[in-house]
Amino acid sequence: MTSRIYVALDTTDLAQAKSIATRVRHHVGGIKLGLEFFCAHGQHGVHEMAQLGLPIFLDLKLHDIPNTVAKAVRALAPLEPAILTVHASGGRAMLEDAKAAAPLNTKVVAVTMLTSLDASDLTATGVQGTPHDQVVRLAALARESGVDGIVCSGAEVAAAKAAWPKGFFVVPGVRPADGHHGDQKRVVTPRAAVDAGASILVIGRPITQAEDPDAAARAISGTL
Ligand SMILES: O=C(O)c1cc(=O)[nH]c(=O)n1[C@@H]1O[C@H](COP(=O)(O)O)[C@@H](O)[C@H]1O
Repeated sequence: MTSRIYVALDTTDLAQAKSIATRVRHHVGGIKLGLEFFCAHGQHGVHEMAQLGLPIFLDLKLHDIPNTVAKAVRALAPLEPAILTVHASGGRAMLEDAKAAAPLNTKVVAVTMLTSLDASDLTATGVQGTPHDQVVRLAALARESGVDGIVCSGAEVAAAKAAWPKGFFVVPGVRPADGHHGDQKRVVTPRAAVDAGASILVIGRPITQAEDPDAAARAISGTL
């Protein structure tokens, strides 16, 4: 079975991104390129990485008025990413228009509440309720708007999936039991995320910052 792990290559160094992807390729199902990589290397960099033959998850977390997001998605269409992110809080029209503008084979997934935030951060942004409430609310909005799934933490994925059995659930903020959390606040282990219903896991630093990224990816795969 294809690995559920997408390795997050958060670097501005193209050679390093290629080197890590090449080393871990047999233990991951795809590679995730995000803002750091894309701001440095743009579409050219994505093309270069696509040559490795792994599915590409383009994580740009688009969030703007519907017209702007739809046009940005259309501008990205030649890259034909397997997965593309937008922010759920952009609202229903933005989500509908992003999905309509995306290539047929691209899964558009809506980021609900960043895994770097906790309950007090949510309150500070003026949102009522718990992280769980917020994720379930935004998951319903995403489902109604016709996108393919959501991004949430492993703590909410079971509830979100219960309400949307056919949804595609991306879980970042994943750490091995003894892993360093860094800036992530809503964290679960890879195994717990899969058991709770994650379709794929996004894992960056536990693999990319390891002394031996290949061994780290293999060890995490072994727990799934
Ligand atoms: O959309 C994402 O991928 C994402 C959403 C989220 O809520 N939290 C989150 O950490 N991410 C991304 O997942 C990756 C996590 O990286 P590590 O914390 O190094 O494993 C980063 O590339 C983040 O941009």
